[in-house]
This record gives sequence, structure tokens and C-alpha cells, in this order.
Amino acid sequence: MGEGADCMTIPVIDMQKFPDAEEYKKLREASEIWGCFRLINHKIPLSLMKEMKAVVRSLLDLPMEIKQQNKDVIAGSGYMAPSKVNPLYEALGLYDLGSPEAVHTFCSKLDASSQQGEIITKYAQAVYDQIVEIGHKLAESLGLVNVDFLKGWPCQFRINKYNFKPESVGSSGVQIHTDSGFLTILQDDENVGGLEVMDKAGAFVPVDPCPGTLLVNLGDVAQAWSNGRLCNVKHRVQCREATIRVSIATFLLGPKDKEAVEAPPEFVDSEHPRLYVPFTYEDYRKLRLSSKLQAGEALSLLRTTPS
Ligand SMILES: O=C(O)CCC(=O)C(=O)O
Ligand SMILES: [Fe+2]
Repeated sequence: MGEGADCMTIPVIDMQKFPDAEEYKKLREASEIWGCFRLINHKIPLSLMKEMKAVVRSLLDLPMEIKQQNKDVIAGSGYMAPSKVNPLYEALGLYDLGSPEAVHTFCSKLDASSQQGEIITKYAQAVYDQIVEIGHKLAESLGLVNVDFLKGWPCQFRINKYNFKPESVGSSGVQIHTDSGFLTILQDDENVGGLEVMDKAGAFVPVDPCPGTLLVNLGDVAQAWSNGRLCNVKHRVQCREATIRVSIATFLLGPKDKEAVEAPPEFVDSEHPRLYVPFTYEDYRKLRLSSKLQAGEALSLLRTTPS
């Protein structure tokens, strides 16, 4: 996929161009200005993306009573049925994809075949390696040298299905939000558009399908960890056409257990005082849920000084 492809309105990062200084600069600028970018020449084989998409589609097509066996492991990580707020949307979730037991439980609750389980496991490994690599490159792009900070951070899958009907064209598939964690890799539907990201000026920009590529989003943890340098991109999904849309989101959440999200000393000086009190990812997730602030506003509740 070449850089000039017209499906790319947002920045494009080419994994094969590292360690070029120019690519690091592009990565930093995309992450500061947009908080998202298209990833090309990434490490997930196209055949695996295709196989995973088929598995995901068949799991989301299961009867409701089976999907409901996909229970929460942490708040909001399990099956989400269509709701009042997002009536066209449903999702299954897997926490934590680095745990073979968690993958096994997810598969057995959904009566997945062993072949489907193998595809999920392979995809989980590939997408995990890719997300950690991007996380390291991102830290390097900001001038950090010791970039070992992602070790053991939990990762979550959310597989999304949008039941778009003729009468839903023009309405919302998923309301505006930021992702709560550090980084997200999204395998968006290769045919059906609808995803929109907000630019710096506050305008929604469509992210059109671009087969074979991945989308990377930065979330609230990236904003806090970078002491405000990185942008937690606001995004939503709109229904554009009457057809099923499927996407696969992988979230690298944040430090595990009681470890705090905290800007490293390199990002803090007299001109850039610490913006947020240290917090655990788990507490932040609960705060987002209880405050119902889904578009990054919950971070302002953790400011060191009121903004
Ligand atoms: O379906 C999409 O393209 C976006 C999904 C999303 O934003 C999410 O799962 O957080
Ligand atoms: Fe999202």
C-alpha cells in the first residue's frame, strides 16, 4: 500500500521506514497533533487479519444467549448488548489477551472451535507484539532512552459489530469517546466506513477503510503519561450505509495492578509542571464509568491544579 493512496486523510506511519529519523518525527507529530495514524507495512500477516475477521464475525453472529456468557472480567470488558445510547452496536470482549487461560475461557464460553481458538491466539500474539513495538517507538520519538516501561501492561480485545439498517443511515453507531488506555490498534472494517476522528480544530474527519492497514489511536493514559504532550483522539462511528460493519480493537491499557500512570521525569520541568496526580489504570477506568465522562474529560478530575 503506497503512501499516496487516497484513503489516507490522516497521517501514515510506515513500520519499514524505522529507524529513520524522519519516520520518528512523523510518528511524534501525528501523535501530538492527531492522536492517531494509519500504520502500513505492519507485522500482522494479511492472511491472519482475514482469518481473524471471519472468526470475529461468526462469534458476533452467535445467538444472544451464548454471547451473554462472555462476562465482565473487569468493568465493561464483557459482552455489550445493543443499548439505548448505542442501539446499533454490540461487542464481545476479552481481558487479558496475553493470558492463555483468559483466551481459553473466552473461547469455551462462546463454544468456539479449536481452529477459531488458534486463530485468536495467533492474532493476539501478533497484535500484542505490534502494539508494544509502536509504544516503544512512540516513547523513543519523544526522546526517551529507557523504553522498557510497557512490560506486563494488560491488553484487551473488543470486537465490534454494527447492525446498520436502511433507517439508521445518518445516525450514530458509537457515540463520541476517547479510548481510556495508552494505545489502541484498530483493524477497522476493510469495506464499510463510518469511523470519524476529531481534528485539532474540533471537526470530525472521516477515516475511510484502507484494506490491509491498521489504525492506531492514542488514549487517555497516553495523554497523562506524556504530561499532556500526546493527544487522546476523540472519535465516533456513524452509520453511512445499510450493512453490517465489524471492527477489531486491541487496547494496550496501562500499568498493571497498583502501578501508577505517571509522567517520567523527562516530561516534567519548570515550564511543564506535572499535570496529573499519579493514578492506577483501574481507578481511572472506574472514574470514567462512574462519572459517565467518556471523551477524556475524566482526566481533568485528576489534574494537580484545577484547569
Ligand atoms: O469500530 C470502530 O471503528 C471503532 C471502535 C472503537 O472506537 C472502540 O472500540 O473503542
Ligand atoms: Fe474507540
